[in-house]
Amino acid sequence: MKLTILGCSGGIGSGRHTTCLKVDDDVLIDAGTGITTLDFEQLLAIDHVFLTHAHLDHTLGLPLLLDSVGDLRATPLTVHALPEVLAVLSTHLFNWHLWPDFREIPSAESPWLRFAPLDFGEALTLKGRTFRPLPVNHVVPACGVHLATTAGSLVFSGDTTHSDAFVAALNAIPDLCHLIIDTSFENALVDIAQASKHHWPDSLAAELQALSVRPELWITHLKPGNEAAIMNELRAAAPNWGLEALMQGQVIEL
Ligand SMILES: Nc1ncnc2c1ncn2[C@@H]1O[C@@H]2COP(=O)(O)O[C@H]2[C@H]1O
Repeated sequence: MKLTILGCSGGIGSGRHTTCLKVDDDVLIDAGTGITTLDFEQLLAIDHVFLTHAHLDHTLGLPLLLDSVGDLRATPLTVHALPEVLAVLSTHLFNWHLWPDFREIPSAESPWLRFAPLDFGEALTLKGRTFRPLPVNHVVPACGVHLATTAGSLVFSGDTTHSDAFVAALNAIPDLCHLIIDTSFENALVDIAQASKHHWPDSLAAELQALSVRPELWITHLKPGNEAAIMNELRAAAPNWGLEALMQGQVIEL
């Protein structure tokens, strides 16, 4: 399994892209502005999109992707997400007002887009890669993703702040090789981190103390301009972890 980081920033500007991770050639986890780094052939190869939550910085590429390649696809693009997330997309995005409902285009019988609810406790296996939603703690319904392969596991937290349930889920994955986890704000911005339910360095450091597994640790969703300060505070708060900032363009192989 090859995970390519198309975007992993908490914002945009000076080449930064928001969250979009590509699994091999055919699956995306989230569809933020990182999707715009793909060429047309690569866009056409995407058959599945797994969404962690409905926030725009994780979904705005989806309607554009469908409009760009929908007519060339032989099968519908399938969006996998929590039922609550799909309900938000139905009501607020693919509603004929903000964007056409591609679940009915060109016809409801043969559409370009299909929604596939995936709830907690369920798993989806696509060509030997298993995707499982994990509980997290964000301002809107959201999940992390456990990506399991025969070579080991990777977890992507999506957007989250402290969650006992997430820690328990991580500790139950003995073959966890990589953990990609949110730390969006520096410690001085604890108020906005709490209001928007993201980690800040001190909260992540506390969370790490409860981990009984020892994955490689990658920090994602750093807010633009604050990346170095957040990483410096994290390294000071969690000196026993060799944590690194996840980088756009990076490839993680399992
Ligand atoms: N009170 C708030 N609640 C949620 N998000 C907020 C708030 N104030 C500012 N924000 C910003 O809005 C952003 C929405 O997307 P993010 O969760 O990536 O990060 C959030 C914050 O940067």
